[in-house]
Amino acid sequence: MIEVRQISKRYGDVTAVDRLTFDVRPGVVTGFLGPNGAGKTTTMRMILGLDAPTAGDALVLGVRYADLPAPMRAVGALLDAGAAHPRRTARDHLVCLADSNGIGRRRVDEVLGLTGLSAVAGRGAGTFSLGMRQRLGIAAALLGDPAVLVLDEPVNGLDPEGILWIRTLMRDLAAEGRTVLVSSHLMSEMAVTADHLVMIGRGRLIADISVEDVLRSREVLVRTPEARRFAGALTAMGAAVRQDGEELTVAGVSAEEVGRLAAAEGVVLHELTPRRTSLEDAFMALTRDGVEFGAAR
Ligand SMILES: Nc1ncnc2c1ncn2[C@@H]1O[C@H](COP(=O)(O)OP(=O)(O)OP(=O)(O)O)[C@@H](O)[C@H]1O
Repeated sequence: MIEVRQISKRYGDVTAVDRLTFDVRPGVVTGFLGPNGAGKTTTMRMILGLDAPTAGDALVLGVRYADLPAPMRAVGALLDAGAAHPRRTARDHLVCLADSNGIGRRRVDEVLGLTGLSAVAGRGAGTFSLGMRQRLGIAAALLGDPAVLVLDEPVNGLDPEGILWIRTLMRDLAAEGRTVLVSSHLMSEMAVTADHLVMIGRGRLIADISVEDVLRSREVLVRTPEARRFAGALTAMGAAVRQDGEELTVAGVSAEEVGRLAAAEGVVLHELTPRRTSLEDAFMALTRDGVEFGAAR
């Protein structure tokens, strides 16, 4: 469990984080979503005791990070994938971390296996690709078998196979009852990775909402030659349906539910398109502002 309470961080006249309050619960993947510069890294650094808040508090397992008796066993973090010394081997990097945190060396081999690095454990971290460095960063985060994981943009720069691997790993870790907070600036990525979303913009909370609620609030556009029959089936399922010829606009159920119903009813679909919600539109607008600001600079 992570509890963030009215936390703020100011750098001179820049307010990076502005009175944020949210909880991160165990057993689910929580996506921490915001455009570049929204304050995600700053918030995570405050949760991990690396930056002091200007105001407010962040608690991990009920206490401030600094008051955790064995921090590495409580929280694992991936903040900067380039953190390993380039000439040190992957195994030596993990052994140093394990030794200085009172963790047995057997666990080093376990995390190398978990992250698929066993075969390259004797290579210098400096020769690693970005994807291998991310895996090594995650191996270090898992070393203490922590109850809480904080991962800053772990899919950045990864190929599709690497992205799928991290997604599955995060889901498995959450299914084991751990608390998993993962940041991203991509709504599309978080919609498939996370169960819950904490969305911020310019340091402020925009939404604290389940992914299921976001997906359910999307209208779904359906085209089918059997529009009238399918509209009846959708209405019986509890959806609100508007019909215009072969086109149906469906509200109150997810695109997946519409697809499943079509399969069950044997209805041919020519199109099945979820539309962006007002929340997604608001997020896109924020991202666009950020891009324009960046370009102007
Ligand atoms: N050490 C610092 N000194 C001054 N300003 C900072 C510092 N760290 C962060 N900021 C500013 O705080 C704001 C939030 O930055 P932060 O890195 O937390 O955002 P982010 O959401 O993680 O973005 P990104 O996805 O680009 O990493 C930005 O305007 C940034 O320039």
